[in-house]
Amino acid sequence: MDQLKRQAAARALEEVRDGMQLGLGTGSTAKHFVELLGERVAAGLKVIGVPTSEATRADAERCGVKLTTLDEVDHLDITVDGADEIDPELNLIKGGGGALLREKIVAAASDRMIVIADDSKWVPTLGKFPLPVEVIPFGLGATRRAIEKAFADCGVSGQMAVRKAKDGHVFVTDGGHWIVDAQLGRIADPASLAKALSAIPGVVEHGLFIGLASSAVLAGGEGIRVIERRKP
Ligand SMILES: O=C(CO)[C@H](O)[C@H](O)COP(=O)(O)O
Repeated sequence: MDQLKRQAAARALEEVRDGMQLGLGTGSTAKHFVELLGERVAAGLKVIGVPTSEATRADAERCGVKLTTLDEVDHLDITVDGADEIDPELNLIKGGGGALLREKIVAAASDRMIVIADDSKWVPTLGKFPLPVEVIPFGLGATRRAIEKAFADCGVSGQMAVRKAKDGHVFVTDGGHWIVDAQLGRIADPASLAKALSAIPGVVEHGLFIGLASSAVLAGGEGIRVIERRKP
């Protein structure tokens, strides 16, 4: 599996040109991309990156990739990031690693978002992977009730749980927020659900990435598939 992730990362790296400003994703697949990018930088490639998490910042620094912020550059050429699920419209569930907020800000500031994954992430319909919803701890009871109503309005339901870290304490995101993971099973209309969740005051962001990915690079036993998003 790890080999497939690295292959997908290597294929995405072929899109990177000298002088580009890059968004650097988070997770085990994105980490391969950062490492391979670091090798190209050591060989003379000139790029600058915006990391989507403190973990990726540390990886990029270790690999010698120069970093900047979205305050210092006015756009990014390409963001390369992983995903937890990818559907045929290239809608995504992201946030398994807890970095969905910065990932979405960075992807939205990019001309192109290339999603890299092993092909187990390819699904006919989103929802089997628990949907992460990043929330403000204050007023969580009210926010949870509003999320449940949004689910019901969009025809989905399922158990919700506040994410815990490995040490048993509540997982806190890089932005200081919490994550509620929702086991929905099947999300028939992810665009409507995304809109409904975005309208809830205590929700900072959610893991549905609608219309952001330009292409997906999927590595599987039979090779690499590159899928471009259909124009609306
Ligand atoms: O969204 C993410 C982090 O917030 C990751 O991209 C997603 O969880 C996939 O991770 P991995 O490449 O380790 O499977």
